[in-house]
Amino acid sequence: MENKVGLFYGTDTGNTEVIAHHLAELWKISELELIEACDMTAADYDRFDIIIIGLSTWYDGDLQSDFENFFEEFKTIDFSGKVVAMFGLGDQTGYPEYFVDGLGILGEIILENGGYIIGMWPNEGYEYDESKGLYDEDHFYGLALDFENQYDLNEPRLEAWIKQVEQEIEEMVEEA
Ligand SMILES: Cc1cc2nc3c(=O)[nH]c(=O)nc-3n(C[C@H](O)[C@H](O)[C@H](O)COP(=O)(O)O)c2cc1C
Repeated sequence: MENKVGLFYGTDTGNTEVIAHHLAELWKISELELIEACDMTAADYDRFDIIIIGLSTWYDGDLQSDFENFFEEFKTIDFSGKVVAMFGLGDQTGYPEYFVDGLGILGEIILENGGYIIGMWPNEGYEYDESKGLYDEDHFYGLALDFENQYDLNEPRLEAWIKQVEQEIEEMVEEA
């Protein structure tokens, strides 16, 4: 695949950054550019047809701070023709009513603005009460990772998710 992928990530204490860098190492099918959310502009989103977004959720269902500050601009981005995959970090035990809400807050906008989301992830194996991160009854908008309670599952989940996303992209390229 020739298209470069843009990976936008927002982190407050570094956890999402660790995952973003690990993802970049494991990513095989194309070049990938990492962009930290504190540096991003709406124009950066225009540069990529395939986008990965990683963010954590904070303070009872709020976006990670850089995405929070950028949210009004995020709502103006035209995602039509773009393919987006997301991963979200959260704490299902500490914040069971807001687990990975950030995934859904951004996911809704991406869909409203014409984007196509891949990499939706089954919600099996997590224990929480409510989540805006759910796309439907059984799936999050993207990969959900929990450093606080399921740290050991990060690696296998990330590897499986990358495989899923790469496969979905390759199938789209073949069909095009
Ligand atoms: C004060 C505080 C509030 C948090 N609020 C939420 C929340 O509402 N929902 C959630 O899923 N996780 C919540 N978390 C957990 C963080 O999302 C989690 O620690 C994540 O790994 C942080 O990633 P980062 O270092 O990339 O920002 C909260 C953590 C703290 C310390």
